[in-house]
Amino acid sequence: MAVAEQEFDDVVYEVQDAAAIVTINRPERYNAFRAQTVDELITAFNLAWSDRRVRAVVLTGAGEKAFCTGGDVKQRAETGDYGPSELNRFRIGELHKIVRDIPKPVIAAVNGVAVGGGHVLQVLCDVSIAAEHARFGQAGPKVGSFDAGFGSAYLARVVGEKKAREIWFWCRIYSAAEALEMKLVNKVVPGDELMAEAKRWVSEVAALSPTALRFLKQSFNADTDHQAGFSNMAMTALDMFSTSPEGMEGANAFAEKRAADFAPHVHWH
Ligand SMILES: CC(C)(COP(=O)(O)OP(=O)(O)OC[C@H]1O[C@@H](n2cnc3c(N)ncnc32)[C@H](O)[C@@H]1OP(=O)(O)O)[C@@H](O)C(=O)NCCC(=O)NCCSC(=O)c1cc(O)c2ccccc2c1O
Repeated sequence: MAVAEQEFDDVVYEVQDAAAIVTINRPERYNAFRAQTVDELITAFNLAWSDRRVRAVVLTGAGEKAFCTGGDVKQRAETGDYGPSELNRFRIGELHKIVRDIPKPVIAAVNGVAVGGGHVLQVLCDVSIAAEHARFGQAGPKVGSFDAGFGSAYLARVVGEKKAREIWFWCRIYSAAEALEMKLVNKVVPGDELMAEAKRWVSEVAALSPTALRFLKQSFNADTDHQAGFSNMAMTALDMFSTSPEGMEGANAFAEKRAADFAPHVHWH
């Protein structure tokens, strides 16, 4: 069954041969996502799931600067949330789930900076191919946010506990070469070869048994599916934390291009 291709505002969805190419298209915000972007990404992944032509999905960002920089912090500073959405919900947890559950390989083609929730997306893809100039890291604690679901627990499965804690606690930015060394990505290629390389991976996988691949993906996932429970709790916590004075200080500081002052919020019990 061929599924109709669809027009979106924040996402470009195309089917080329066996590949569904899903491009986050907000280059002026370094491909940061707002609630509408997340809705559209979920619809795009559903289209790719149902389309028998599609044997693998390539997730990438528009332009050469950014893959995705996570939540749109300027939107958050303005309205305290990630803006309007189809169902009046910010469905990032559902996006994480469909990237994992779609029974076809998902390839991140990391064409630039992958930071914050954008980095979590590349981590959740089955494999990642990076441009030489791509950069990687988590940013939540800088801007009053965190992903205590797949973003932390699954990252630790990929790079190990020590490295995952370093990545989250220090919010450093890593080069593509460092990402390859810590097994955060599968391959690094020159920027102008990235999409051709990703498409090559799709055409190779398209020759294999789709049912075998489906079972294998579900088998890999089964080992970490319990992390979806943490993810649900983390998203509830984030709903509350991101609008707190501490959370908003992070978002406002980013929008105002100043260092955040979290000192008034040191209070543990
Ligand atoms: C990514 C950077 C390290 C790049 O730095 P660089 O110096 O190369 O570029 P600039 O900083 O000059 O950025 C260029 C241009 O893009 C704008 N921009 C960049 N990122 C964002 C963003 N995330 N939102 C909005 N706009 C962005 C930037 O302002 C510049 O615009 P100008 O008009 O000034 O030219 C660096 O940009 C950076 O650190 N970006 C912020 C990264 C970040 O904090 N991301 C959000 C983390 S929180 C998050 O992702 C998140 C995820 C979830 O799943 C959630 C779930 C539930 C609730 C909350 C969640 C959540 O907060």
